[in-house]
Parts: sequence; structure tokens; C-alpha cells
Amino acid sequence: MNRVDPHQSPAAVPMVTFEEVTKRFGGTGNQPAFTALDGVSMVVPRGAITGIIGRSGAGKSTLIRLVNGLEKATSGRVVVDGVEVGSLPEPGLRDLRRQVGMIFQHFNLLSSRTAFDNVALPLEIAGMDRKAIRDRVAPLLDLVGLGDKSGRYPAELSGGQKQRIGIARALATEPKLLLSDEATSALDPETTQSILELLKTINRDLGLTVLLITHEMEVVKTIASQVAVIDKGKIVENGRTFDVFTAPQHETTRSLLSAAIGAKLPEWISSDLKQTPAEGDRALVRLIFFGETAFQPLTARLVAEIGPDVNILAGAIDEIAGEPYGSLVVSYPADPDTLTRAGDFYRQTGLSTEVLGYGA
Ligand SMILES: Nc1ncnc2c1ncn2[C@@H]1O[C@H](COP(=O)(O)OP(=O)(O)OP(=O)(O)O)[C@@H](O)[C@H]1O
Repeated sequence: MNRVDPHQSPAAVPMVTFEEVTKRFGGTGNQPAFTALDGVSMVVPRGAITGIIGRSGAGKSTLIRLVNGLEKATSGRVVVDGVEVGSLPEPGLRDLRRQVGMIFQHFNLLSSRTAFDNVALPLEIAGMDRKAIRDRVAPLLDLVGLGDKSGRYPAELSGGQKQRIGIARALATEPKLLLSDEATSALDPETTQSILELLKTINRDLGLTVLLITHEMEVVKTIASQVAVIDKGKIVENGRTFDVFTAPQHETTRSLLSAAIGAKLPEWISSDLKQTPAEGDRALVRLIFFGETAFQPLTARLVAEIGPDVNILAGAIDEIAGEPYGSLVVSYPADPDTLTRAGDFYRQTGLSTEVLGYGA
């Protein structure tokens, strides 16, 4: 078993490290192998909330299942708190799973057990006595705001309440890492926000590291300080959530972002855009502003610097990981003079821009 250098400070040791991880399925008989993860390397920092976002089939579930040993990497290493998961024998895996809690999209509660008994289940399996179980479960139900629902069955609880029970159950064995597999995908937006708030509180108050997978940008930008974007089994971008989403480099990140940030162009405009301008065309440009520029009188300055013929086509101001972020789609004549003035203005102000295309 690989252990970390004992002289390294604990805070510096990542909670999870993926090193060149590849996972293939199948490949027996005539069936070719399917590569679900392809050379994934990334670090999940201790104490943070890290999001992995990607479209359906990108490999998110496979990645998270490697962390608690439900899948084994075909090659590469997955290291959790200094221990390589792939090298663990069965008793070691059981121990690991006690230290890694998990919550699920469909809650996975046992319908025949009350809220209390669902939370108690992992403790019963671990052989804890009834009194100790009571002392552990009651405060957990209070922590998730359901101290008064301990005798209720899952069928008597709302979706959000069921997920709260799922969270309490995941915390029962006092894990150091919480894995969240699309935990809010089955919930309405308001309930999603309340569950995300609860996860934030748990992360802050218990110092619990959270690794969540989601296809929803809203989830990542609300609570994750770190993010990795996964596409066809590869991590295509990775870093501080604010940095990744204010300067997206990859097409997948851009499309996830523009769908979420609200400054989406109407289809009738975006479908007609050309890559190069023709005589008389207008340039359509997305301006991304954050930090100080988010609060400057941007539209007045655009008109003053670029010229009076600037149109605003779409816009939104939002928050990413607690920091203000805005997006404005503008159009102006694509003649050389105007384009030069616009370029100068963007350079002076440090505005991040993306030319969406040209049209009449
Ligand atoms: N046990 C398996 N056998 C064969 N192929 C698999 C297996 N598990 C996953 N895959 C394939 O690997 C790819 C990644 O699947 P995975 O479930 O990790 O994606 P995902 O990003 O979590 O998608 P979703 O959001 O739809 O759950 C998919 O094409 C899937 O069909």
C-alpha cells in the first residue's frame, strides 16, 4: 500500500489524487473495449468543495466510483488520503467506505425504515451499540434540520427531506470525504438551493471535503470553489471555479456556461452567424466582466469608446463561487475603424471578450 510522506504537512496532502487514470469497460470476445476515462489527472484539495461537471456519458459516475473502490482503474492510480484505492484488499475497502460518505440522486433510502433507522443503518453494520447509535443519530437529524421527523418513513417525506436524511446517513460514520452523485438533480430549484446551503454549512462547520459530480452548472457555480470539466472521459479544464468560468478555454465549458449564465442569444440570431464579416455586417461579441469591472458603468463607456451604434442583445449578472460575474452580448458595425476602437477599449479595460460571429 502506498502512503504519503509522513513529513509532509497534512493540509498539503490532497484528499484525492487521480494520476493518469484510465478506465475501460468490456473488450471481451468480439466487443471492442470502451474507454470511459482516458488519462485523468487531477487533485481534490482537502477541506474544499470540488465539482466535476460534464454532459451525460462524460465519465463522471465512473470517476467518482473509483474513489470508493466500487470500480477499479484499468491503469493509473487513485489515492484517497494517502492510500491507493486500487491496492486495498477487501477489509481495507470496507474501512475506506466508512471514511467516504456518499449521497445519491434518488436518495437510496430504505422504505421500510424510519428516518432515524436509515441514518442508523451504517452504524448498525459497523456494530455500534444502540445507546451510542442514539447519541450519534439524534444530533445528525438536528444538523440536517429534521430532528422532528425521526419517526417518519421515506414515503412521508418530501424529496428535499429525503436528501437531508441521505446526507445525515452519509455523515453517520464521521467520514472525511463526502461524495455527491447528482444529489440535487431530482429536486426543484428552491429545494436544490436549500440542499446546497446545507452542504456548504457541513463543509464549513465540519471541515468535510466534498467531491460532487453534476451536469448542472448552477450547482457548481453556487458551491464549488474548485471545478474540473470532463468531456468524453478527459478532464478538459480544471482550477478555481471563478477562474475556469470567467475565462473558459474549452468549447464544453463555454456551452455549459452560456446555458447557465442567462445571457443566451435567441436561436434566430445565433443560427445565422457567420465566421467572417461581409460588407455592412455587424460583429456580435460576448463581454465577460467580473471583479471591479462588474460595477463600472459599462454600457455608457461602450457607447463613448466604440461609437453610438452599439446594441445590447442579451445580458445577465450573476455570482460564481460567491464572486460577481456578468455577461453582455453586444453588436456593433464590423468595419475596420469600429473593430479597432473596440479592440483598444477591451485591452485598456481588461474585459474578457469572445467574438460570437458576424451578421446583418
Ligand atoms: N459497467 C459498464 N460497462 C460498460 N460501459 C460502461 C459501464 N459503466 C459506464 N459505462 C460507459 O462509460 C461512459 C461513462 O459513463 P458514466 O456513467 O461514468 O457517465 P456520466 O458522466 O456519469 O453520465 P450520466 O450523467 O448520464 O450518469 C458511458 O458511455 C457509459 O455507457
